[in-house]
Amino acid sequence: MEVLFGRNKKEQPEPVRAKVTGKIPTWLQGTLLRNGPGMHTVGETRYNHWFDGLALLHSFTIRDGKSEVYYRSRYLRSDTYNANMEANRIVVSEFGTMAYPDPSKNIFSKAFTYLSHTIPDFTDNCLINFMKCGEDFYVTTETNYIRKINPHTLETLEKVDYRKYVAINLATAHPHYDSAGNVLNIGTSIVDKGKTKYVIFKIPAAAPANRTKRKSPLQHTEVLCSIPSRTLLSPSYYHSFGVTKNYIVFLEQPFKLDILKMATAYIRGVSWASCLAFHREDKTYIHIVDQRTGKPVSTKFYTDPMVVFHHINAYEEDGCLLFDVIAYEDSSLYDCFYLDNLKQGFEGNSRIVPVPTLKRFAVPLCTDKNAEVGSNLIKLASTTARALKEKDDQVYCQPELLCEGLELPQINYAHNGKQYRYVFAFEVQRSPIPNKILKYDILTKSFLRWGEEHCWPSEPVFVPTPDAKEEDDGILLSAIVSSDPQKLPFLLILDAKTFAELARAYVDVDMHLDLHGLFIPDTDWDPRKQAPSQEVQDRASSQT
Ligand SMILES: CC1=C(/C=C/C(C)=C/C=C/C(C)=C/C=O)C(C)(C)CCC1
Ligand SMILES: [Fe+2]
Repeated sequence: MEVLFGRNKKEQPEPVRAKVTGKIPTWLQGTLLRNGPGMHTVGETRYNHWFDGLALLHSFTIRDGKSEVYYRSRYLRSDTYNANMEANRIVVSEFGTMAYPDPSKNIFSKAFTYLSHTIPDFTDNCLINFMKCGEDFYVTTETNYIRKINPHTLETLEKVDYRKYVAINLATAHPHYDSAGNVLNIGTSIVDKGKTKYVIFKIPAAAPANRTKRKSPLQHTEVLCSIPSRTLLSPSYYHSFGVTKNYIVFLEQPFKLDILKMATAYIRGVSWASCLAFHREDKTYIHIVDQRTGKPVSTKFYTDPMVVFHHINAYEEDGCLLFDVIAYEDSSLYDCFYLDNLKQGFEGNSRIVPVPTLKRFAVPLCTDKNAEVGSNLIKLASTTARALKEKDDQVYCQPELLCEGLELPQINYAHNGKQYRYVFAFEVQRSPIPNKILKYDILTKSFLRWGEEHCWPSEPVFVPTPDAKEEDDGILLSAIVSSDPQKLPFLLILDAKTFAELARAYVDVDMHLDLHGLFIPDTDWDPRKQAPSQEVQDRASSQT
């Protein structure tokens, strides 16, 4: 456990060349970026939860079709990281750890510090994912902050506060992209002008050119739709959402943030995580937003209480919208990731890990006002999911259960929002950390698996072949960490169609287990097109 989770990892900012075995396809050229927690203690202090760890970015660069692979890793120099390092202890609160800037000397200054933190400034420890925004790359977490990075060197660039561009306090770490490369995301605006709402926003792929200053696309962020939260002081927590060509799917689930608890968390000495609660007596509301009009579909769709972290995909078929998610019966997944619980799991006293279930939901896009109460509005042959008409324009959605035991789903993103067949993911067995990569074929309900003893794979990322004809024409990339000290970590390259192993790139480094990643093909990244940092832009504009 210590090797995999607890121990702080050493960064490797200078590229190291990997030892490649097997044959890397010559077309595969680019960089796999991955993000996740790498440091869990600072000085004498330690974080409580695995999601609290300081962001450690790492990358595998596959070069020139010559089977050359270079690895590097670098801690994100977030304001959080810098403040912690300067104090030599944890001074910024994270998901599962409340921290205090100053272990105050006297009661009055302590009270003052508490009061000034009633509305907290959240962390910029962006440890979850990456976002491509025009020519720029950012790392993401779930607060109002993102950090620009140099995807080539992994250096930290400016801190961006979403609130400068759109009124949100939280945003997902899982943005979507449309075919033009515009970013779509959703955030929560908490008690702003007396209202709490979910805000769907769009960042254009490119900002209109300006002669004096190259503006960031973020400055052109537009709000597509705002959905009022059902309650002012307890908005839902969500980790991702779904999109189709014309619609957005947002689940207002009964896993909620208690804003009053959050406002007093600092004074009570409890973490943000303790302000989240699952309400098993509530429903899950399904919001469908028409991207063309920016308006939610008026029918009130709902389903049983559940907790979803990852949406897999969504698509339209014959007047219906179908969406696939990984659902849990409650919110206990996040509890498994307390470092003490992870430790116990590895020592064999594992609490039962909740079972993730792949569920397919179907909602009718136009509901027949004359349909009888109790009738099923889904007439598709492709699914057993049902949408049952109830009184008062309400529709109860009953999902089709596709399979169980997978998490961190990935698809061929060219099929995002469209009909699709394959899910690439982790296999989740009894331990919180799964040990196989799998491919699930939704059509035949069959699996392909890759696993090896002591090998802990990361989320598999799909890269299509340049001339791909079929959905699974491509390769999968996964960073593999070994719990056997004799075995080096490596980048695994699998044929996504057959799961045949194509190559490994071993690196003699201290690699961490991570969360999410992004592959940047060389054709997508031109260092000369990188936007200058805000500082350089500001200098340039002050000279004009
Ligand atoms: C700091 C902070 C938060 C952080 C949440 C995080 C960091 C969640 C990570 C989730 C992951 C990694 C899920 C994987 O499936 C909240 C709760 C939004 C509330 C406000 C402050
Ligand atoms: Fe995620």
